[in-house]
Amino acid sequence: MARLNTQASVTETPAIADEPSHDQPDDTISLDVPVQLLTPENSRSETSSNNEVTVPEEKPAPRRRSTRVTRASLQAPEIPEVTTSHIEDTAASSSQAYVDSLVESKRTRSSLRNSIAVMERSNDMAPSVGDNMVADYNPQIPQTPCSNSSQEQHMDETKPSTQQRTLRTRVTKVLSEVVETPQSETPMQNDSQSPIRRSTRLSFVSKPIDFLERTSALLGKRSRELSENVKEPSRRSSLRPRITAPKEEPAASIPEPSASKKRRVSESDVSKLHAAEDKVPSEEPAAPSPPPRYKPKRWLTHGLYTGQEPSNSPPKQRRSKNSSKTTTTPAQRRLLPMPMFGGSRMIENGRDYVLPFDVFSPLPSGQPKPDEWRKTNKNVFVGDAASEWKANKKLELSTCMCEEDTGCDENCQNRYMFYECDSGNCRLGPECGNRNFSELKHRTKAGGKYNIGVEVIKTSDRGYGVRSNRSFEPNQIIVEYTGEIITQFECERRMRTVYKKNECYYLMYFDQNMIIDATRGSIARFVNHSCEPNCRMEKWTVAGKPRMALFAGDRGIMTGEELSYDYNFDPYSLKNVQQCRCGSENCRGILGPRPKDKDQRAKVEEKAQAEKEVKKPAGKKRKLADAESADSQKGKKRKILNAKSIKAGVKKVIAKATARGKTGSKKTVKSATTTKSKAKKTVTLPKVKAASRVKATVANASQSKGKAAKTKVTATSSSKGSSVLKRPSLETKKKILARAKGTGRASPKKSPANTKKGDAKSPRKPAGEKVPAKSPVKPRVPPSKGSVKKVTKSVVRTIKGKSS
Ligand SMILES: C[S@@+](CC[C@H](N)C(=O)[O-])C[C@H]1O[C@@H](n2cnc3c(N)ncnc32)[C@H](O)[C@@H]1O
Repeated sequence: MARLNTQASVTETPAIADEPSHDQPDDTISLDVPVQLLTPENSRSETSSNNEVTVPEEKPAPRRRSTRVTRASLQAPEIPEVTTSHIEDTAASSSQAYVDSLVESKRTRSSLRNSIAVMERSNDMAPSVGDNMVADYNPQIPQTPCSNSSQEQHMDETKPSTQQRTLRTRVTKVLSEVVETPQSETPMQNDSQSPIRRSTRLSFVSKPIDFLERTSALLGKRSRELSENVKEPSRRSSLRPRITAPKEEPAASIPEPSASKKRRVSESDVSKLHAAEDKVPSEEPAAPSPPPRYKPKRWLTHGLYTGQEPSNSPPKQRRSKNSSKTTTTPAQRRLLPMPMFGGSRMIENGRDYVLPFDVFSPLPSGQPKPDEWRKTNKNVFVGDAASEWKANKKLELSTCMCEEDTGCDENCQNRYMFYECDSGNCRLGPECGNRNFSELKHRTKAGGKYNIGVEVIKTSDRGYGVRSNRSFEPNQIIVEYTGEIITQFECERRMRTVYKKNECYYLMYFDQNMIIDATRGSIARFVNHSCEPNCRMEKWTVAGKPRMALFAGDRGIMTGEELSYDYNFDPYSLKNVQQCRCGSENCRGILGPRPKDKDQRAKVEEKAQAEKEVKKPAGKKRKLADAESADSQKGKKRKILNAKSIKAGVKKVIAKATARGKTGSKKTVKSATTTKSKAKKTVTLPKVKAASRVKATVANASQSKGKAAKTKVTATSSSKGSSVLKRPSLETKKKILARAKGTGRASPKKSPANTKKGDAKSPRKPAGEKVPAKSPVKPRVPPSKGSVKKVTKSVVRTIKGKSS
């Protein structure tokens, strides 16, 4: 509904009186809002009225023009000079008459006829300003757009009558608005019972009121004085609010409104309307017109470069909580760097800029999925494993001593021991940088390709593999290796029965002589071997329980890279030697370590060559070759060590290891010949080996500096494709050991049998668990439980004895 903002007009009136009207066309335009929005219907009448406004007699009322009046039209040359005094005089005289008549009509509560009579009278009295409209008013002429347009055609001939009609149209329009507005807000508006009856008489009644208001607006101060004297409703700044005041309006007195049609208005209605107007205090200050409700313009605070602060560091996630780093370096961005920053990083660090995985996908989606893969993302104890686990569970405790300013960096004792920090063993909280599994948990929970970060792919010659869907920082945790935790006995049983025809095994040493069988397990089981891997497998103790996970190597992982780690595979038997197809420059040729013995190496190479020829006949695909190879091996079942032979071998080895450990010479013990199988088996006995290592370490720590240094050098030089995690410096190690000795803490109690062969950087790295038994051969069979227990115990005792 359009508003009649009389107040605005009044305010502007002096300007009009002082200056020619064409000087302020814009003001006039902007303040005059008496009409409805332009519709196809009313636009025509609007046009006609606009044209008519240019008539000289209309000059004093430029504010009635709609916003569509142009400056040019206002400056039309035919407009005669009309002095402001003339305007005022004429307007005053006519409005005076109107005021009088209206007052009279109000006093007497005159009827509709009175109103009409007043109009006629005023018309006679004030012929010059918009007054002809009343004199010439002919209610017989329908005010339709058509009639208006037809009037336009004869405008030149019938100027006075046209003016009148125009003004009359306006008055009618305004009056209809005036009358309809309050109705729409009265309680009666929803009264569907009362039929809508409209009458054109309403406009006749309201005309004087409206005209008076207009006159008041035109005359400004003078009009106000007049109206004050007579207490006219012409002071109203707006028609709407007063008329809509529902308090005086009996619900039944006002008929239902109609948007399109006029309604019948009774005399009483009109008089009530006037009464309502009168009740409004006449001295009420005109409310300032409300500011236009534009939406405040908002300027973007974020732009293309937001969050792209140049930085040389790769984007980090939770691991960046390392306080020593966070305090010194600026906050890391979370988004990929802009190409220019990526460029600088590439120049400085030699690392390529990589697009997000969903932009650049090196392999098309829809990779063939492995058929028989039952997935589980948690370790599940099967059979006797759980009870055995509990029975043998060692109390493994470690508390880090890290300070907030350093955070749990590479010198963190927990990290060194492969213990994950948590609220129980670390006081740093989120500043701690040693919570890999916790980070992984969050990522897994968040879900999505990026957070999970890995997917299965089909390789050309190694079966399935795993590739990254995102980049990983160096040493960042990638995926956990989970599966069924089974006992040694169960493992053998499965090998003999369920997996006897399998080519791939997903078995890996875990902890306490247990084995993870990832046949039902996580995606990590598909990670292939490489002699130059980009990842490594590590066992950590998390909340007192061992867990294994794949970590990014030193170089980090780029999007789309195939993940691999060194199986450090023990073929167990020559016939189980598998040819390696990792394709790296330093490929050893077989899965597993290169045999040191020359003869054995020659045999292995021969075997690998033979396998190559059998498995890759010209023109034949690997699958077929594999099948053939499998056929050729039918009947030649792998020999699985029985308990007796294992025991015998283990006894031998333990005896050797104990002897060597005492002398402090060799730390690794290998090779056990089984009685039943004539083939020479290479049995790695990690626990025995680890025992020697721990012993040696303790011995070294307690000895002179030079010796310790020597140990370190030896260890470093013997590391091969090993852990990338920076391990504590020699001094830190000594400190830790000294602390352990001094306080008798349980922290270094982690099973010494877990130390990994060749992983000199991390002397406590569990060797047995790190070497996957996943292969088409039997898993490495550790010594029988009793023997291992004995060994472990003796080792622990040795440590304690030394330290005390
Ligand atoms: C744990 S599975 C890895 C997933 C396996 N590719 C699959 O399709 O399920 C280990 C087996 O993958 C194959 N493999 C892994 N790495 C290999 C490599 N570098 N060269 C040849 N074969 C490999 C071997 O058959 C091995 O026994």
